[in-house]
Amino acid sequence: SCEAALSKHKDPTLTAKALNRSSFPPGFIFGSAGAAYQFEGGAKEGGRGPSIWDTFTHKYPDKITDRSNGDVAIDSYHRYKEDVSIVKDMGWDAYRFSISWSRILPTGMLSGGVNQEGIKYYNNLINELVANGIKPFVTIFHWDLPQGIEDAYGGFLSPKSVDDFRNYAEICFREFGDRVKHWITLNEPHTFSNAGYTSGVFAPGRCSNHTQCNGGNSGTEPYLASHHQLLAHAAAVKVYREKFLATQKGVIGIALNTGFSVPFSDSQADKDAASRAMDFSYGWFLDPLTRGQYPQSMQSLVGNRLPKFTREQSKMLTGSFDFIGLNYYSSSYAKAVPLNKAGTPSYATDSQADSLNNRNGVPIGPVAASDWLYVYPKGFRDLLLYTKRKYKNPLIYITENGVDERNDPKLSLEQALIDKDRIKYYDEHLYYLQLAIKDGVNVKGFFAWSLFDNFEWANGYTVRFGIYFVDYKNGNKRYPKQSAHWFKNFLKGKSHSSPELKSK
Ligand SMILES: OC[C@@H]1[C@@H](O)[C@H](O)[C@@H](O)c2nnnn21
Repeated sequence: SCEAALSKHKDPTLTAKALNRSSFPPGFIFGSAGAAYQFEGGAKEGGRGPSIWDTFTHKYPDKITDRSNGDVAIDSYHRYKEDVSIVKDMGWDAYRFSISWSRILPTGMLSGGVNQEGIKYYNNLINELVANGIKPFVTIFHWDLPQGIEDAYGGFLSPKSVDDFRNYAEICFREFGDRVKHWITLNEPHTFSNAGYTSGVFAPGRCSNHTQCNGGNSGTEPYLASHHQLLAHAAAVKVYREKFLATQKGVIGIALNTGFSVPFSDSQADKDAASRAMDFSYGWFLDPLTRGQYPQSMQSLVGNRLPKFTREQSKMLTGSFDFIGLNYYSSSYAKAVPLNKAGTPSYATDSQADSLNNRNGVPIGPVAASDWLYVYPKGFRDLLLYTKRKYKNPLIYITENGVDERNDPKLSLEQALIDKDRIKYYDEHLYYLQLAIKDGVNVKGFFAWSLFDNFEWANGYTVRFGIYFVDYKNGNKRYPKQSAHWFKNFLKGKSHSSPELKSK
């Protein structure tokens, strides 16, 4: 058995058994994921207004590795029927996608009018999914904030964003809620705040270093952006529960991301640093969602730069989810570092915990194409057990998990479809996921990121996360990689492992 084999090996991944759907509880949902700005294209079609990612990629092309953008992306705006047929053919139960806020409200605000062509596009996509027996999991906000909102009042830096997001979410519930029963308000508020306002490597590209960024303050703006995202999330959940739940009977949650922070050494200082690192990346959101307050470590280390919730807001936030979406890719070591009092305050250093990918020259795991993605499957189970213990075992959907390879133009199409490392990655992560479920973690679904290669934000098209290859040089034609065949067998309940895994 797996357990017996485990006892023999230090690293259980050496004995990761090839799994299949029957290794998971009955009714467990398997899906694949994407997002509007990364998939759709049609950036100026169908009445869509500009988002901050349209602005960011066109105004600062040097911030994107290959100076590319999502104007066309993989053209799902025109090819959604083909995409849905691929989802169906693979045997996924569900498909996670996001709605482009500026396709529904071109300026982001009700005052700018509702774009009926946008409503029509998403009705067509949702109807296509439902007609094929596939559950739509819909993300309302996946970073593509309408430029109109950014221009009007600085987007999520302002409390005005709360009302506009709630109004937008209410349109989504009213127009699509008869068929959409799984709602995700926000995708990764942590990444949006950190990459958008601490380092400035993502839209809207703000940070303290004004030679690299178009303004900003890495010590205050990340906290404001997260504060208003949390309030916007809670306002949307309140509207859903008050106006739509009784008739639509869906569930609503939020997708959070974090790695698991492994103490760099056995010292108490590094163990405490790992705990702070988890607070600053995960507790930043889960503490307000479960008890209406930011983590104590953040309150004491960030001080008056950390916004405060009113009593009313704390109440609205506490329990404002039916499930937690969790995006897991990678983990890192946490090492205690004393605060450099001379430095300008920044979210990046407030936790006094450095996040390191290797210890004494040994990486925590093999690195993928993205420089932040170190493969550490054990961290998946550790993070799930941490969540169970610390946050009272909430219902969880794994809303993203995946790995990338370089986009190597020298490869032939045939070579480009060979992705054994992705098969190994999924075999190992699904192995640890079913162990966590056996440990009693309340996980009900898993979404692979991503179904297709797509626009990977600041990396543009230079890395590929897809289970399906997209031939950017030939009309964005879709081709199944080896991992697509592996997953198809997995979903059909056949055990199928790539030869290397057996040879361990
Ligand atoms: O980087 C790969 C993917 C992105 O493409 C998704 O848009 C984002 O939700 C995410 N979070 N962590 N990893 N990812």
